[in-house]
Amino acid sequence: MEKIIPFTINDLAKITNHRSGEIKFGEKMITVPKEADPIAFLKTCDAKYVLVGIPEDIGIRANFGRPGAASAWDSAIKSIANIQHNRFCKGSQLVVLGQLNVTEEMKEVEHLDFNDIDDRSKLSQLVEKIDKDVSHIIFNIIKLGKTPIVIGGGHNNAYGNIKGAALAKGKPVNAINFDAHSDFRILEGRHSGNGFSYAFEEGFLKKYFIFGLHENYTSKSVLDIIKKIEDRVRYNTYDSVNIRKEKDFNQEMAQALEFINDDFYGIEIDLDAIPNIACSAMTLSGFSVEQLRQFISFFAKNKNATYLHICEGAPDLGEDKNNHLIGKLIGYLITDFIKSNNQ
Ligand SMILES: N=CN[C@@H](CCC(=O)O)C(=O)O
Repeated sequence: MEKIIPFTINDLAKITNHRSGEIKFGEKMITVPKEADPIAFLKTCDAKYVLVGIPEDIGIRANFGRPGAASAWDSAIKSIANIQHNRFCKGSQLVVLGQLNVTEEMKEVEHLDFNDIDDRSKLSQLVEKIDKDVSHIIFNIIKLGKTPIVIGGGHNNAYGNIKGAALAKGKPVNAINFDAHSDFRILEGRHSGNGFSYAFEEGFLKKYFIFGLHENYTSKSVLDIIKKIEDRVRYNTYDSVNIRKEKDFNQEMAQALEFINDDFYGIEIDLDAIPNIACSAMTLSGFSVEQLRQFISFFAKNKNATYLHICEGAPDLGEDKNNHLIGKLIGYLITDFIKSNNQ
């Protein structure tokens, strides 16, 4: 866990807006004490959920996307600290472990150009480096019997989550992905568009369901590849559920669960599936925030739910006056997950 910058009790105090008569998450969430070893501390800790930030957008840069997702962690933790601790959800169920230290890597990519073939290869190599750190951290958290809640970052980090979960469980795991894109693109060097195909190819991902693909943004070649492996990779499209109404949202969730529920699974949420959320592949058409909250609540309920990853939100790409909203949304999603998972 050397690559984690711990979130201290002082950090938490600084971002918690105290009000008399109220108790905020920031007053109740657990932090790792200064001199303590994170793994040893987590072992002794009752809280089940471990919050980790990955403030990077290198995978997005390596995918010719718009950087900005590195800012989601800061925005999210500020919102989470100010959620009310009450009978519905308790801050003490969460350990704020901290954020992955990607300072050097983020500095290195500042002047890299996707259009330069050498730079592109450097970007992919840095993504691989981050993959190793992410999988190591996720492995340790799950091995301790805890549930990671990961705030990205780019969707490239699905790879590290899946690998870490598979290594901790000692077998490949499944994943459900709420996303406009498959992220099952060719193995051309790591980036945010191929986290799942790499995890599948390397034997860490067993079964994969993509919920709400956007038909306009899924290539024929990806659809052809998935068709050949439909015993292990399935999807529905946003267009078929919400536009043409050929499929029912709730029935689709039930079918997707049946597909992945034969084993442990990760819940992957790409915020680019939601209209008007500032992110690299921002859209005006997609499932509503309420549908996403119902989705998380539904999939978190099952004992096979192994981790939650929320990614691609980019407050830095949003309007200055309302750049707290992505963090606030992430706060809702995390409490939906905990409320449902903890029953
Ligand atoms: N994680 C996002 N992946 C998408 C991005 C699409 C875009 O930038 O337009 C993908 O590679 O397909």
